[in-house]
Amino acid sequence: MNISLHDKRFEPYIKEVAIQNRISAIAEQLSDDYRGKRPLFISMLNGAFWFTADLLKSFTGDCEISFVKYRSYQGLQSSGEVMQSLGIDVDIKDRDVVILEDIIDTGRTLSVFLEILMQHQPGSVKIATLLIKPETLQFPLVPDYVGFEIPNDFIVGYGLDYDGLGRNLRNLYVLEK
Ligand SMILES: O=P(O)(O)OC[C@H]1O[C@H](OP(=O)(O)OP(=O)(O)O)[C@H](O)[C@@H]1O
Ligand SMILES: Nc1nc2[nH]cnc2c(=O)[nH]1
Repeated sequence: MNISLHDKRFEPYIKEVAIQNRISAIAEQLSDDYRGKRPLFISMLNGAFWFTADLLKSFTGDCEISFVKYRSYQGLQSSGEVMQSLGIDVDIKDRDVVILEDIIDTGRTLSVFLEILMQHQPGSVKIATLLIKPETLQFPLVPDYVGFEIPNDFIVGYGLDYDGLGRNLRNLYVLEK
C-alpha cells in the first residue's frame, strides 16, 4: 500500500522479510570474519538504529557498540555539509572497528566521519551499509558489507526519514515518480 509523509507519496520498495534476510546474511558473514576478535561497532545515528539493532541481534561473537550522530540530508537532498551532534566518545586506538550505516548516497557523511575516525588510530576499519546508491557516489568509498545496491531514488522507512517522518516503518518505501 502507498503511504503519505508530509507532502509526498511513497510506494512499497523492499519488504521487511527481505531486509531481515539480508541482515542475517551480513551478520553471519561478520560473525565468521571477526571470530575470536572483539569488534567495536560504531552506529551512525539517526538512520542506522534499526539496522544496528537487527544486525547485532544476529551477531554471535563478543562485540561492543558505540553511537555517533552526523547529519547532512535535508528534505530530499544532501545539504552538502556534514554536521556532527554526537562524536566519538570511546577509545578507538587499535580497535577493530565496523561502521554501521543505513545508506551511502553521495558518500559525504561517511567520508567526513572516516577522516575523524582515522585520527583515533583504529587497528582496522570496515564499513557495513544496508543500502548504497552506486550511481550517486562522489567519494572513493568501498563498503565491505552491503545489503542492497539501489538506483538514485529517495527511500524512506526502516530508520530512514523524510523530514523526520517514516523512520518507524518496518518496510522500505520509494518516492512515487
Ligand atoms: O552519503 P550521503 O550523501 O552523505 O548520505 C547518507 C547519509 O544521509 C543519511 O543521514 P541524514 O543526514 O539524513 O541524517 P539521519 O541519519 O539523522 O537521518 C544517512 O543516514 C547517511 O548518514
Ligand atoms: N531518507 C533518506 N535519507 C537519505 N540520505 C541519503 N540518501 C537518502 C535517501 O534516499 N533517503
